[in-house]
Amino acid sequence: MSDASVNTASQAPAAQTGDAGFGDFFALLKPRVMTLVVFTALVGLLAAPVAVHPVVGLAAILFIAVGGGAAGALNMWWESDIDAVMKRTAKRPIPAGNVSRDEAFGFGMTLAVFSVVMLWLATNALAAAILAFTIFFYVVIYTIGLKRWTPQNIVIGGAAGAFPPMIGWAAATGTVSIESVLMFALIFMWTPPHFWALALFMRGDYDTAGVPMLTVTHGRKSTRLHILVYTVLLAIMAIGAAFTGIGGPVYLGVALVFNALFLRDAVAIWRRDEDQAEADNYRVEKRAFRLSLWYLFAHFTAILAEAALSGFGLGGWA
Ligand code: HEM
Ligand SMILES: CC(C)=CCC/C(C)=C/CC/C(C)=C/COP(=O)(O)OP(=O)(O)O
Repeated sequence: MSDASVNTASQAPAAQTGDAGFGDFFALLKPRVMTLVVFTALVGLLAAPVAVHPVVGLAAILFIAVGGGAAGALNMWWESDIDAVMKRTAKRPIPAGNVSRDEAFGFGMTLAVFSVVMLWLATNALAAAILAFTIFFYVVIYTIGLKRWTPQNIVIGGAAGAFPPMIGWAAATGTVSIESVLMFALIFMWTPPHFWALALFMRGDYDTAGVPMLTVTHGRKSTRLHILVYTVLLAIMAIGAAFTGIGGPVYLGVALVFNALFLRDAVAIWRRDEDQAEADNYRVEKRAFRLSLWYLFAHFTAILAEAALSGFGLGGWA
């Protein structure tokens, strides 16, 4: 933990067992972030070259969503101290005093075990094992291990968010293949620019909490360069994927448009200094963050479209 990092949950008002409502537990699942996680898992499942029965497919997506939510709850259990001092997160259920840390831990662990066991029963052991590993990776490796120690937290920890399409694909096929590795790589390369764009206009928060994000340890100028480098690497990968099993003409069109837009923003971010950014209230950085969400959504929609064009699901529904 860095020196400045807060180290207890004592800032959070203590919640009494039984105080929490449904909305508080729902919020522990990080539902907004999980929408995109679940969508990428769905694309992995549908694009796989094996027909999946609709009931099995829906069950698989539900259990992946529950597993993702469990990971979110366990992340909030561990991070209630830093959540309490950051403006963006101070109203989360634990720092708000609506849910106790013990309740969040019990809730998260129960859902984690439930989701893995149910995914196993509904599909296969490989999909369940990758889901279990993903939850472990996000909670233990990223949240508990890397986040408070190294500015590479996002680069390495981002792998957690990249697994869902691989879980979907494994649920359908029982295998890991080059296509699911490519989907993993797309999210893995996308995560750093997605996050650093946000960190540029939220730096104060991470400073306060003592979290060693790149903006805090290396400064904003260096973060701007990192965004550009990762966006260039991402563009090469994302456009290159058009010529693989997950690509095709529709995907290529989408990839060209969205990578051009993302690169334009990355170059603009790199060329700006802090005075310029402050003068327009981080307009370009905020636009790049919003664009990052559309970027990933568009690429996975295009992968789905290519699968549909080749007879739905290279496998699709049974
Ligand atoms: C280590 C990796 C990642 C980090 C550190 C990160 C960080 C963040 C942060 C701090 C926000 C701000 C909003 C909030 O508090 O909800 C956010 C928003 C968001 N992220 Fe990420 N993210 C990561 C990976 C991902 C992945 C893999 C996905 C989906 C595939 C994703 C999807 C989203 C979405 C959809 C939002 C918008 C949520 C909203 O509308 O409030 N993120 N991300
Ligand atoms: C299926 C499954 C288990 C999916 C998990 C997907 C996953 C790990 C997504 C990570 C995205 C995410 C919420 C990052 C937030 O980082 P943060 O925790 O540092 O952000 P915060 O400051 O908002 O807490």
